Amino acid sequence: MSFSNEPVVNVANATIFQDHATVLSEIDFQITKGEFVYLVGRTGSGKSSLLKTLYGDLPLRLGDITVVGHGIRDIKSSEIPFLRRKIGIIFQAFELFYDRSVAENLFFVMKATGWKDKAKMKSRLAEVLMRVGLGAVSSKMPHQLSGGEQQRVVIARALINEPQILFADEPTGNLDPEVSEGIMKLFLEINKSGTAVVMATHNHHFIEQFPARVLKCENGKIKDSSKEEFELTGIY
Ligand SMILES: Nc1ncnc2c1ncn2[C@@H]1O[C@H](COP(=O)(O)OP(=O)(O)OP(=O)(O)O)[C@@H](O)[C@H]1O
Repeated sequence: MSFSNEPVVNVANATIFQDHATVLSEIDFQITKGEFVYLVGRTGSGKSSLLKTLYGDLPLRLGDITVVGHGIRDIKSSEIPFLRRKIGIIFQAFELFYDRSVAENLFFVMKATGWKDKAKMKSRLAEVLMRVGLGAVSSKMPHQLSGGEQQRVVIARALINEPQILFADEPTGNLDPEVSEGIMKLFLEINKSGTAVVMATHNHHFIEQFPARVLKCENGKIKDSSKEEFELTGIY
């Protein structure tokens, strides 16, 4: 049972590992419903490793993490699809199927997450594409779309099951500045409607232009702008 005031993410004294190496240790933070959080830090500081742990791609061996009501420590592989249905994941590399149309890419995820009714699938497809500002692209192949449009398709795909939180790992890393800003604004819009967002980014302009809470990976720990002040310069 989940209650509306429960945090969407709760991290308690967790250590993040890659193989046997400790990447981040003694980390504690919570993310509440509808929050927007930037995740920053130098290359190799642990942003992706933390995100992977949160969405169940990297095992949590020390400490406790709960994401949308699922305990991540020792999570069974059979439980991971249920976790993934309540979250959205967006990477820098778009990771679409390039031999399938936009519609087929989205239907693939719907089928994998239990959608069966064709009419409902079609109307959800139209809804999520509209949500990300894409019109008549459903029959197009991904390569017929610009990089920004492809990333919008990926965001639409992540929105299919109305996730409580989006984890985005440098979602604008492959895009030029103008297109990146459009994608950033789309994340803010989605966030305004109540979906929490955690976005790993090297783009400090976003943080200046659209200030929000910042978690900074540094020297194996996490600093939290909601608890302490720290310099944002020199981290990119
Ligand atoms: N698959 C892996 N196996 C072993 N070590 C890894 C693996 N992926 C990352 N690492 C190591 O874990 C540490 C943290 O890397 P991570 O990718 O989480 O950093 P990051 O902050 O996301 O970096 P970037 O900004 O470049 O994406 C680094 O020392 C990296 O070399």
